[in-house]
Amino acid sequence: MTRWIDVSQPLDRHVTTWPGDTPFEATLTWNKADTGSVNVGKVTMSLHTGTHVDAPFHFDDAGQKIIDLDPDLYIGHARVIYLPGRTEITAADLDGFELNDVQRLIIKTDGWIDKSTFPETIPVLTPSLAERLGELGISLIGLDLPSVDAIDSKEMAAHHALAQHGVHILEGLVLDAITPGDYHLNAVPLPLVDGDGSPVRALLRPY
Ligand SMILES: N[C@@H](CC(=O)c1ccccc1NC=O)C(=O)O
Ligand SMILES: [Zn+2]
Ligand SMILES: [Zn+2]
Repeated sequence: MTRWIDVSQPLDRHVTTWPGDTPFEATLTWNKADTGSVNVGKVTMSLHTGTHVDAPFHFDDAGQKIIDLDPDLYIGHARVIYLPGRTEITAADLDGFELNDVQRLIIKTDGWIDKSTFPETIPVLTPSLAERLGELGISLIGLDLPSVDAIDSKEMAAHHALAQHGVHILEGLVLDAITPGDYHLNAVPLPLVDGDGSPVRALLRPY
């Protein structure tokens, strides 16, 4: 019996995509009835679909690609904190939390509850938060949101500020069943050599 809690969005035709981006499609290239031997599937999808990590190359042509990222970023202790009802999440929102021994921080914002529709507005992370995370030595931020910037952002200020302070990004988590506290996280990306992002199976287990 697994103690892991799945905090990923299921990947099927219901998963939402960024406006205008490639829809998710999974089909069988061959099926067992025809081949007599095997079913063989294929998927078409944006790498920023559902629960996924961003590589710095997503917003910086000179940035690291998925294969360059240390898997340890996505495996190990993570703390979940709850910051609902915000339009922005700032450094001041972390006041009162003891985060000195935290390397991976997950923020449950409740800013995207109905995952069957893509949100029009979401809470955004401010550059001040990125700086604070860097000072705390946090190297991964995870969120229940499809982006750390506004949906209509072209500057991608939060993505850039996080990268500048050494903080990597995990987006699209499903945290409905998760209460704040300490967990083991496992959310390793695929070995995509040129990936600007990667879908992940994100799992949490009480620490
Ligand atoms: N920042 C979002 C994705 C994103 O910005 C995006 C994804 C697909 C197509 C366009 C996008 N942004 C365009 O300005 C993410 O990291 O998943
Ligand atoms: Zn992304
Ligand atoms: Zn992103």
